[in-house]
Amino acid sequence: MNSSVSTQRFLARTLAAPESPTSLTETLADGTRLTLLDAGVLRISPTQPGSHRALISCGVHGNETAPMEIVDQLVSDIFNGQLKVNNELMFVIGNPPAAIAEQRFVEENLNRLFSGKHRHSTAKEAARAARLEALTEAFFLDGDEPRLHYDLHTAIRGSYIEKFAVYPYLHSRTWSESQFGFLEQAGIEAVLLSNQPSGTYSYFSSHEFGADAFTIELGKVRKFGDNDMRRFAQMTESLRRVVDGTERFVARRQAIKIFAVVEEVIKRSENFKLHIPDEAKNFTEYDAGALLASDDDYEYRTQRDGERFVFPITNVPPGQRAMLVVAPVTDLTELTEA
Ligand SMILES: O=C(O)CCC(=O)N[C@@H](CCC(=O)O)C(=O)O
Ligand SMILES: [Zn+2]
Repeated sequence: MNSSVSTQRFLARTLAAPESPTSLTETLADGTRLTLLDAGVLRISPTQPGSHRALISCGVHGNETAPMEIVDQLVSDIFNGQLKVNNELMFVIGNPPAAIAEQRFVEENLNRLFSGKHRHSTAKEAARAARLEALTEAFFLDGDEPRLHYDLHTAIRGSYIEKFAVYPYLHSRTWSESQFGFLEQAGIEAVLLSNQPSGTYSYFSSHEFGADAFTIELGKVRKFGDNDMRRFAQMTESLRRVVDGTERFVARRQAIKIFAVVEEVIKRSENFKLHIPDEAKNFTEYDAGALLASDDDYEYRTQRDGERFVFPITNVPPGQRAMLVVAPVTDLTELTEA
């Protein structure tokens, strides 16, 4: 493929050459430099450093198309001069071969292979996870601006809360009120506070580089061309402000709901069962005592009224996440003092 980056849309170019490690550089009229570092990895550098260094990723799951269409439009607007770049950026389309196959993944869930977990896998996605880790490290270590990572996803099931974010486990760090504010004005209705490390891309950026990093769920999985992009206008506008440096990151107005992850349900064996209806939506609420999941020597019953499930999935290998259970948090100090 010898066309320059600007002569083909980022997404089309990536899907046309999903595994070709390419390195192309192009400079826009205002001096902004664009470098294609690998299939689906585009670094964009303004002539002057900005207020933040932002990684915006999508397509970590190949069937989650709306986030890829959002990123494709952002990159296209940058190329054609409709969106000025004032922050150091890297755009990532995570799993191009899976996007071409219109599957969540080809051999293994890419979003469980970060933070070195790829070393224990021989799947195609393992090499991609290692490559994305290396490119992400180079990106974040190449400057000292505050680091951001928004990893854009869509969810398999319908949801009583359509747009929500997963806040990776922070260990000893505290949650950012200004990031709650950013997510709130971007149309995100809830944040799930993770309670343990994970192999996700957002946890990797958060834990390894101290980035304000989130997995952001924007709606439901749909095929390319079936997304109503008006539903993503608020998030798209917020990302445009991250790109052009006009985002102000102010504290939330308390509209965004906060949930704590109280249980990460792990599939232990092929006898694992979810005791929820196939069509039940994310954030379905239960009273205490409800049986949600069972396995050989395990069962999860809700511990208190108001618990809800998120991301239920049975067709995962033993040892992987099969569901999150969350509980509403009214006062964050409840958690910090716990
Ligand atoms: O809808 C589902 O079941 C999964 C949607 C999805 O891909 N969610 C992410 C969440 C990652 C995180 O917990 O930060 C995933 O499962 O990888
Ligand atoms: Zn996903």
